[in-house]
Amino acid sequence: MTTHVRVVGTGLIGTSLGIALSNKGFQVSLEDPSPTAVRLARDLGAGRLAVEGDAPDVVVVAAPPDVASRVVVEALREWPGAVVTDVASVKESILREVLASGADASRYVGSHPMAGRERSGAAAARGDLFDGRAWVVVPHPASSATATDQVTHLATAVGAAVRVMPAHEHDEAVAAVSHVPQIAASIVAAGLRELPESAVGLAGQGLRDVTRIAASDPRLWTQILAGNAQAVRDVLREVRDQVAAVVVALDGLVDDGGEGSLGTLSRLLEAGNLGHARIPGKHGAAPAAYELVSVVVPDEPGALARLLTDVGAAGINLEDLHLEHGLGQAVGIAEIAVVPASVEPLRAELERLGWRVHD
Ligand SMILES: NC(=O)C1=CN([C@@H]2O[C@H](COP(=O)(O)OP(=O)(O)OC[C@H]3O[C@@H](n4cnc5c(N)ncnc54)[C@H](O)[C@@H]3O)[C@@H](O)[C@H]2O)C=CC1
Ligand SMILES: O=C(O)C(=O)Cc1ccc(O)cc1
Repeated sequence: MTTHVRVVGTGLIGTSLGIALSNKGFQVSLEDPSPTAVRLARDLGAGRLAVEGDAPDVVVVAAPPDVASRVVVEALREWPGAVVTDVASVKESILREVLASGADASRYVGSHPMAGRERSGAAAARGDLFDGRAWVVVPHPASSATATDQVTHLATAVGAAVRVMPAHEHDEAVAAVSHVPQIAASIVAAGLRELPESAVGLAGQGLRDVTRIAASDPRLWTQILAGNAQAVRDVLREVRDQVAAVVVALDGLVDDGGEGSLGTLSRLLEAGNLGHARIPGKHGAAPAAYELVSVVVPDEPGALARLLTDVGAAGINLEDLHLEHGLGQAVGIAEIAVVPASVEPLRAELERLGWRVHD
């Protein structure tokens, strides 16, 4: 029998999920207080509009965090036979409110796809958003095994890798891997506001990498941070202590030659290398150890295509590609990621063909 999934809240996540589930043959019905949002989701292939008398097997609440528990409770009461989950970025406060409501919480299991974008709304939805990403499933002592299984089934169907953990453990983990990174990106980006154009114009890929998520929706993120205040505060205190230690080291260099300062800086940067190396690849794979070959690409039609053809003709597998291109510059730098064994053969072949290659 086809599983009927009701998506309540058809923004970025709800619409992406609707598209992904529809592609997998689920029956998806859509609901949102915004008539425009729900029609756009329908038009993007996320499912059909909800109708009176629908009896979903599973309800996914993809509404903003501050209304999620209320919408979950309403769904538990409206559909006494349905499993209900939500996808909000915080879990413990929502679970607490659902339990306190007196609704049948045995059919509620929280969840959180660790996939998203820095844009909101149905228009930004992608059917492949969850592919290869972690999806946390958050049962609680009173939830049924059936509810956990149903939610796991949905997440797996859209290509995600399920991790089961209790709400408090989830909230502590995402404080470190998602919520504090958002604050860090916002702080760095906020510092750019008053910079002269001549300085902002020098921005390279590093700044773009560090600040991409600073473009995220402030209303959503205010709710996320408020919903996980304690865990975020604890991680941020650690960050504050680290920043303070760096400032002391730099004070030392500025004021008195700074004995020990270089050691402090170097230890921080090495610790960063170690932490960075732990970030898993897609599908939870071990971090890929690729090396970069940087090639100067003239700003002329077809130059990048020619480079990619030359890489392919050299028989070398291109694992990733970044193009660095400052405004008004006559050349860009293509950073080609390859396995370490391919670095030297690629460099030699590209140089033979006349490309300028850098470390
Ligand atoms: N944006 C992201 O990258 C991620 C977001 N999440 C979580 O997913 C949930 C949705 O986030 P987005 O899709 O990014 O937000 P969004 O702003 O794109 O969409 C939210 C949708 O919920 C609707 N909505 C508002 N009040 C509602 C209510 N009372 N009942 C039903 N729907 C209501 C809005 O009209 C809107 O269409 C949030 O709880 C967020 O924490 C989870 C993972 C990633
Ligand atoms: O844009 C990105 O890279 C994200 O990591 C988005 C994101 C935002 C909120 C979440 O709860 C989970 C993921």
